[in-house]
Amino acid sequence: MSAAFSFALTATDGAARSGVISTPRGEIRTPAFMPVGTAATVKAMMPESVRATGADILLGNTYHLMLRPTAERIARLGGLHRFMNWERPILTDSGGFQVMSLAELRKLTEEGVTFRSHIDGSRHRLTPERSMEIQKLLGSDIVMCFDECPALPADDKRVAESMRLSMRWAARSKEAFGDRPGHALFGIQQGGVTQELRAESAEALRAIGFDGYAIGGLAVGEGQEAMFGVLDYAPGMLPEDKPRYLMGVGKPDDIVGAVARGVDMMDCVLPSRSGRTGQAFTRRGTVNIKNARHANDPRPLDEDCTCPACRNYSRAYLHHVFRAQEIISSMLLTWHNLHYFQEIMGGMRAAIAEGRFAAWQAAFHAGRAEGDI
Ligand SMILES: CCCSCc1cc(N)cc2c(=O)[nH]c(N)nc12
Repeated sequence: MSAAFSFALTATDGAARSGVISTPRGEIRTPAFMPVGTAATVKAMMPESVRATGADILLGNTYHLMLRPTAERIARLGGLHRFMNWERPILTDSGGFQVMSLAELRKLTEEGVTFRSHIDGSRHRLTPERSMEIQKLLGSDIVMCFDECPALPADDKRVAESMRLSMRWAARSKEAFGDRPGHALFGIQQGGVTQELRAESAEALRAIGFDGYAIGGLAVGEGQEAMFGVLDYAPGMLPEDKPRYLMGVGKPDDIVGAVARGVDMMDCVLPSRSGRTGQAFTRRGTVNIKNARHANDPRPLDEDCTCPACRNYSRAYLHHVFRAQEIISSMLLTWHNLHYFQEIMGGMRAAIAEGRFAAWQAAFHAGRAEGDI
């Protein structure tokens, strides 16, 4: 365990990088995929199962936890790690993104955002200072700056104004975060799909100085081609010696393409959310287990997968329990998807370390069908 927060790059292969983030609560191997535990749980998973998939870190959400059970209650009970029985690193998002996508009656000003809870309609306010306070109460190891992510479609003027507001909020976040050894504060680059705005945002964040840098404002409907277009230059605008975190991404091929372009960390609800809807990701493509063609199939989801779902259950069984809306359906498909996502990350870490990432990437794409299998 390290008393401080630090990042060590251990290998590069083209733009792809592998490394280790050291924190007082353990190490994070990069490139890393971070499961999302929105309301203090990775849905349908016990924490020990999340760890068994290979996850070194998981995510929490300021927005959801401030509304229920409140950050103050979690702090009184010993903090989020104790509360959810996960003693390894936790990264928490800052809440602004979720307010704009979930809350009602939102009002955005220079100060912050006021909104009504999507749960009970109660009124709340989030500012950079309040977001830092909440994430400190939660005990988060990696804290995200309070930012604004403009919804698409948005014209350049709106994107520029939003990015500059986020940069002012980043400075306030840094001021409010203070000096917290062993804890990290990450800035969030904004700027849409406009290179000049991305460059302006990166320069503003560098001038403030952060322990890590996120690429925000993507995975908001722009599509993979536009996202990769931004990732062809955005990671390189950020400090080379700090972790680069791409927020909200993504499907397996999104993740591989992002790592190929220099991203170190990613998160997405996709593997867990899709698991609950019956969609399994495999090295040969996706399996929609609710499809009737699986009703009599004795094979596992993926013959080459070592997860509990693939070792012990047939597609026929998974089809049955999904159709019957049995709770085990969500458990098994979520476990499989998170296991597969971590297997992709482990494969990329090894390939980068051994200088064979291009071959690994080609093999990854060669075996995959476009549609459902
Ligand atoms: C627990 C969820 C973390 S990622 C949420 C997210 C997802 C996406 N796609 C973009 C952003 C962004 O621009 N800013 C912030 N704070 N969060 C974002």
